This record gives sequence, structure tokens and C-alpha cells, in this order.
Amino acid sequence: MTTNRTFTMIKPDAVAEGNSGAIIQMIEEAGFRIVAVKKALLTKERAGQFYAVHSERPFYNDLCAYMSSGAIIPMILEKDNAVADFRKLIGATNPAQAEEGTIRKRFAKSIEANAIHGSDSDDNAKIEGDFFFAGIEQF
Ligand SMILES: Nc1ncnc2c1ncn2[C@@H]1O[C@H](COP(=O)(O)OP(=O)(O)OP(=O)(O)O)[C@@H](O)[C@H]1O
Repeated sequence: MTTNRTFTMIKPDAVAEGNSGAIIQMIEEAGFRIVAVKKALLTKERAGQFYAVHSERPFYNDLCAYMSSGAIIPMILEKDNAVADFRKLIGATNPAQAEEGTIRKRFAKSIEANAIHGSDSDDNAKIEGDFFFAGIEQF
């Protein structure tokens, strides 16, 4: 296994409810190192760019409205096998199907307001990290 990076965002529902600290604690306790972190507010257009891959899905408009409804906390994380291990840590998209001990089981409210995002491939982790952070911030 090689050390690599993934990208995550704590989503507006979790930030608004004051769950960011507990979520970051779960992430660090699972062995991830924070490479880059900030608080940000997406416009609806920018949320639409981030989720452009879903632009034909019926939930796309609602998703863009939700993702721009409040502050988010984007982060780049580093660990051995980061992308796959992080997907395991966050759990299923639908919290009703998320396993015990996962971030979504503990904090997600619904399939849409599901507390956290995690990249699904090394390539997307790089694209998504670059979406939020300049090169000099990724150390
Ligand atoms: N059926 C749905 N209804 C409403 N929102 C949905 C639905 N499916 C997905 N979403 C929203 O769109 C996001 C992206 O969907 P995707 O299928 O890529 O899930 P994911 O990979 O688990 O989530 P993410 O990409 O945020 O990590 C989901 O996290 C969720 O917020």
C-alpha cells in the first residue's frame, strides 16, 4: 500500500449543527493526516460545477441548493490507501444503509443531507482537491 491523498467536504448540515469537530476527530482517529483545510461557502453555480457529473440526475438542482445553503469544510487528507479507506469510514450514501461506526451512520440526516463527501478515485481526489486549494496550500 502506498500513502496517497483523498478529498473530503463536511457538508452544510453537519457544519451548521456543530458536528465538524466530532467528524474531524473521527477522521484523525482513523489515521488520516489533514493536508489542507478551510471553511468555505459555495455559490449554487460553483456547487453545480463540483457536482457536474450528476447534472442529468433528478436530484441535481436540490443537491446544488443544499450544497450552497451554508458553510462547508473542504479538506485534503493523506493516509495509506486513502480513497478506499475514507469511503469505508464515511459509509453508504444513504444513512439508512450505513454501517455502525461510520460518519454517515452517526451524523447523516438523509440521502441528500449526508454530512460528508469522499472522493471515489485517486483521479477525482486530485481534481476535487485542486477545485478548492491552490498548490501552495497542499503541503
Ligand atoms: N437519490 C438521491 N436523492 C437526493 N440526493 C442524492 C441522491 N443520491 C445522491 N444524492 C446526493 O448527491 C451526492 C452525490 O451522490 P453520489 O452518488 O456521488 O454519492 P456519494 O459518492 O456517496 O456521495 P459524495 O459524492 O458526496 O461522497 C450524495 O452524497 C448526496 O448528497
